[in-house]
Amino acid sequence: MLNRQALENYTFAGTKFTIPAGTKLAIPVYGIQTDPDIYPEPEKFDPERFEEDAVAARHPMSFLAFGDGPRNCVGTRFAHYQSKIGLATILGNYKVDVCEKTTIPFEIDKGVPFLTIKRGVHLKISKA
Ligand code: HEM
Repeated sequence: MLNRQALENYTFAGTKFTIPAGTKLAIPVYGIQTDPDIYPEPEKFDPERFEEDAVAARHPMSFLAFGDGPRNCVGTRFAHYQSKIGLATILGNYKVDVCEKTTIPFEIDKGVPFLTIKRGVHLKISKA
C-alpha cells in the first residue's frame, strides 16, 4: 500500500470522478500487481512480463514495487543489484529444490500489515 495526499483536485479523464484536494489516498499496490486484467495469471512466474515491449505496452503505474514519483524508493537500484548478485550466487553454486515444508500454493498472511507469506518460504538448498 502506498500513501499519498492529493495536492489539488484531480478529475479522471473522461469521467466525472474527482478526487478533491487534501484527500488521503491509499494506493493498493498488491491489488494492482495481481489484477488479471493487467497481469493475466498473476500468480504464475513469468519473467517475460518484464521484457521491454511488455512493460511499454502497460500503463506506467502498473508496477509499483518501488513506488513512483519524487518520494519513490531511493534504494531501487541498490535493491536490484543486490537481488541479482544474491540470486546469481545462490543459483550458480547451489541446487534449489522444494521440500516437505514448502507451501504450494503459498498463502498470504492477512493478519499482518505487510505482505507476508504464511509459514515463511522453506526451500532445500544443497551444494551443486
Ligand atoms: C526489494 C527491496 C526494496 C523494495 C521492494 C522497496 C520498496 C519501497 C517502497 C514501495 C517505497 C515507498 C515509495 C513510494 O511511496 O513511492 C520505498 C521507500 C524508500 N526506500 Fe525502499 N525498497 C527496497 C529497498 C530499499 C533499500 C535497499 C534502501 C536503502 C538502501 C531503501 C530505501 C528507501 C527509502 C529511504 C525510502 C523512502 C523514500 C522517501 O520517502 O523519499 N529501500 N521503498
